[in-house]
Amino acid sequence: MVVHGLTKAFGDHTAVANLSFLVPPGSITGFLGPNGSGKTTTLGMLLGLVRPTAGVAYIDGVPFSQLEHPAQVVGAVLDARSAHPKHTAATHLQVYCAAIGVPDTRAAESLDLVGLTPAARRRIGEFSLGMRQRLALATALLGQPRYLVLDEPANGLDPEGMAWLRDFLLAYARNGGTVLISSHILREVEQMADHLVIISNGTLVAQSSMADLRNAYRSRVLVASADPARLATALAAAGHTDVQAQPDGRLAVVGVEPDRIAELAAEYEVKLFGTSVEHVDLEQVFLAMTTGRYVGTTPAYPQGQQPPSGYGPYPGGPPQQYPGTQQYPGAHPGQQPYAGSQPPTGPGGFHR
Ligand SMILES: Nc1ncnc2c1ncn2[C@@H]1O[C@H](COP(=O)(O)OP(=O)(O)OP(=O)(O)O)[C@@H](O)[C@H]1O
Repeated sequence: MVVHGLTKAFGDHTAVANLSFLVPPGSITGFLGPNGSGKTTTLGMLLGLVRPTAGVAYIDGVPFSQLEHPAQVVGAVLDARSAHPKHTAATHLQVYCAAIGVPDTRAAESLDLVGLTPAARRRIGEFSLGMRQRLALATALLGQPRYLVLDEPANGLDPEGMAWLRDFLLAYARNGGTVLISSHILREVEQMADHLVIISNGTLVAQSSMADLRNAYRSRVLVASADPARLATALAAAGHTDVQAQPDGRLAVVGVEPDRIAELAAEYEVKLFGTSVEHVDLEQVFLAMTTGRYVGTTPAYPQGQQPPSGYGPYPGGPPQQYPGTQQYPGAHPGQQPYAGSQPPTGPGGFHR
């Protein structure tokens, strides 16, 4: 699936502006943005339900309207509440089987796939929102599509339902399927997505593989020592060059366990005052990206892409520039957003 220059204006309000992104085949791509950022409108344009003001969207190389058997190419879950409340789950699916030209037997098979067989004869009006989400997914699966487009499918799912959906989509992608799943909560897709497209105010903020994002925002260890320069040398000699001097004199070290740092410090006779591990909360990163309040450099951008102005990875505000801040060779070009710092460890624990 490819979206290029997609734009949608409703009167004088531009809901989606010149949006371009790619959903890698075989991936589960999380389509993230705050409420009202234009996700549903974009998915509507991708699925031929909303006419773009400008731009194009392709599924399997062609616009949706040119797919010969659309239900056998792409299944969509857009509004789980749209099913008729008086219909039973089985009847609902049989109606759709007829509409898309697949055998009736697909209804029972799809119900089984989503674990709804016991509710086949129950009226949809009695279903919980979670059951409706499963039914909507069963409907999307009738044509055995290679692509799934899901708009906030986690709404109404309890944690067990979420875990089930995650496992289902992972298996679907493992079998060669491609998934585009929208959410306004990164945590909902974090454990299944291998690719992310993040929008805010209808424009692209970032697209990246999950691995690159995680790599760009790894946990780090802050080390207070008597001789930071010597400790940096010790680390570099051991091949650890992702080291940055902090304004307060500590070293920020990425990719090395505190115990190993302590070993190297001992070897080089550098006295340690304490270490603390800072973990990155990716949800914070996402919020920082989409609120646009933070300014800074971004390691999350794939090469060749420029971050939009106002974007930056500093949830705590723009990075402070201290005179004399020293950058060690091989260190990261910028700091990263760290949340949930653990208390310093070791004798004489170091405080900012
Ligand atoms: N048919 C419409 N007419 C006018 N404005 C619309 C229409 N559909 C969407 N919008 C507006 O476009 C913007 C984007 O809405 P959209 O539903 O695409 O966002 P979203 O990211 O899916 O949000 P949510 O998570 O709340 O569903 C919003 O400001 C919305 O009010």
